[in-house]
Amino acid sequence: MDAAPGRIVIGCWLMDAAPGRAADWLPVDADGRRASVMAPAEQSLLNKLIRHNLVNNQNQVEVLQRDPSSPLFSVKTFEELRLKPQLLQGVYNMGFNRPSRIQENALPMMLAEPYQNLIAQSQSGTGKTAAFSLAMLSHVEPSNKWPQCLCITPTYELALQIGFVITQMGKFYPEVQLAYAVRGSRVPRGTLVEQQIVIGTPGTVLDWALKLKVFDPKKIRLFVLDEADIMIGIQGHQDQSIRIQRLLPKDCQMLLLSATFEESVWRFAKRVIPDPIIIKLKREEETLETIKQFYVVCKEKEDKFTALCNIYGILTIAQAMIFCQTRSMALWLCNRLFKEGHQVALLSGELMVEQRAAVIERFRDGKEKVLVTTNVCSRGIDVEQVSIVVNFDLPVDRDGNADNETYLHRIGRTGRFGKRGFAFNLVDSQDSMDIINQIELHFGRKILKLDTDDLDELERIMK
Ligand SMILES: Nc1ncnc2c1ncn2[C@@H]1O[C@H](COP(=O)(O)OP(=O)(O)OP(=O)(O)O)[C@@H](O)[C@H]1O
Repeated sequence: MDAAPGRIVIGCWLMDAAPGRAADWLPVDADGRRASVMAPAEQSLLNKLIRHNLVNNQNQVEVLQRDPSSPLFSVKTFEELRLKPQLLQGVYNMGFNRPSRIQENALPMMLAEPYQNLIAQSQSGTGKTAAFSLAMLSHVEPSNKWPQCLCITPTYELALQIGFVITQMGKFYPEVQLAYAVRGSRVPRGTLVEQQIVIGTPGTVLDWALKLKVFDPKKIRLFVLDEADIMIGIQGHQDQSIRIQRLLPKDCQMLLLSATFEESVWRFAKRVIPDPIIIKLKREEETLETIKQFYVVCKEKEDKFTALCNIYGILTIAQAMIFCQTRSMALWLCNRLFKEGHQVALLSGELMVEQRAAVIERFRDGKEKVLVTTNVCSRGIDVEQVSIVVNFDLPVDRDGNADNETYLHRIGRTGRFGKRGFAFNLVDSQDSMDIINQIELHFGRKILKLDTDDLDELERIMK
C-alpha cells in the first residue's frame, strides 16, 4: 500500500490528517486505555519484527571459560560444527554463510559433548536465537516422541518468534516437531505432548509440567532461558523460571541468554545456571564522532516549524527522523507538515507492535523519507539511510535537565560505521539553550549555531 502525497501513514492505515481525528484511529489496550510506554518485551519483539540482518558488531567476545585449552573454542564455518546435513541445509537456506561473532564462540559449547552450561550475553540482533535454535534442533532424537528440549521466554509473542526461527531452520528436518506452551494452548489432561521441542512462557510451562502433567520435565535434555533481562522484569517470571529449572534432571544442559547484563540479571543467571561458561560480547559503542551537530534559535513552536520547513529539502536528500517529546506534539507536527504537502510517517507509542513494525518497514523501504516520532523510536531502530536527525524538542529528563543518553541514542545511529550524519536541534527558550550547553559539555563536542534562513550556508554545510 503506497501512501498518497499529503497523507500521514500511521500503522498500516492511511488517514486524512485532520487535527483531532488521528486519535480515533489509534489502538487501545484491552482495558480501553491508550498504550503508552513501550515495555521491554515489546521493544524486543519490535526489534525482531523489523530486523532482517545481523547487527554488525566489530567488538570482541570475552569468554570466561572453565577450560581455555578446549579445542572447540571457536569455529569460523558452520561445516566445522558437524551439524546434521538437514540442519546445515536449513542454516544455508536461511542465508547464513558464516557464524556470527557470538555464534562462533557459543555454538561449539552448545553443541559439543560433554555438553556445557552457558550464559551468553550479546546485544539484540547478534544471533543468539539462531544459535540456541540450532542447538535445540541438534539435540533432539527424532524417534523419541516426547519433549526433549525446553525453551522459556517472557511473552507469547516472543515464543512465536522463536518458533518461527526453529521452523525455518528445521525446514529439512520435518521429523522434529514443535509445541507452544503459551496462554490459550490446549492440551487435554491425560494426553501427552509428543513434540520434541517445547517453547513457552514460564506460567504455562509450569502448568503443563505440574498441573496437567502433559510432559515429563525429567526427560528434558536441553533447557534454554531466553531474554533473561526481560524475564526478570516481569512479575513472577523469575520465581517460575527457577521452579522450572528445579524440575529438570541434573545432567540437563542449560543455556541462558540475555541482551544486557546488569547486576540483577547476573544474580538471577547464576541462580538458574549451575557451573556455567560465560560469553560476553561487548556492545558496539554509539559515538558522535562522525556527526555534525547544529542548533537553530527559534522563538516558539511556529517558528520551529518554519525552521524545519526551511531545511526540509535537505532532510529528504537521504532520510530523516524528527523527534518530539510528546505524542501530541508529534501529531501536531505531522498535521502541519501534511498541510504543507509533505509526506511523512508517524510512529508513536499508541501503536501496537505490529503497526510500529509496519511503519518502520515502510520507512526503511524508502516509501517515506521523513519519520516523525517520540522517544519510542530512539533505541532499536536501525535504518541505514537515516543521515539526519532533527530534535524538534530536545530530550530532557523528569527534572528538565539534558537527557544525554537519549540524545546519544537519537542521533548516534545516523553516523554509524563511519558514515556522516547531521543533527539539527531546535532551540526555543533559554532553558533549551541551557540544555544544548549541557549536551555540549557532556560529550565534549561543539554544537554549532545555524541560521536556517541562510540557504547558502546550509548548502555549504551539507557538502
Ligand atoms: N550467522 C548468521 N548469518 C547471517 N544472519 C544471521 C546469522 N545468525 C542470525 N542471523 C540473522 O540475524 C538476525 C538476528 O539474529 P537473532 O534473532 O538470532 O539475534 P538475537 O541476538 O537472538 O536477537 P534478540 O536479542 O533480539 O533475540 C536475524 O534476522 C537472523 O536471521
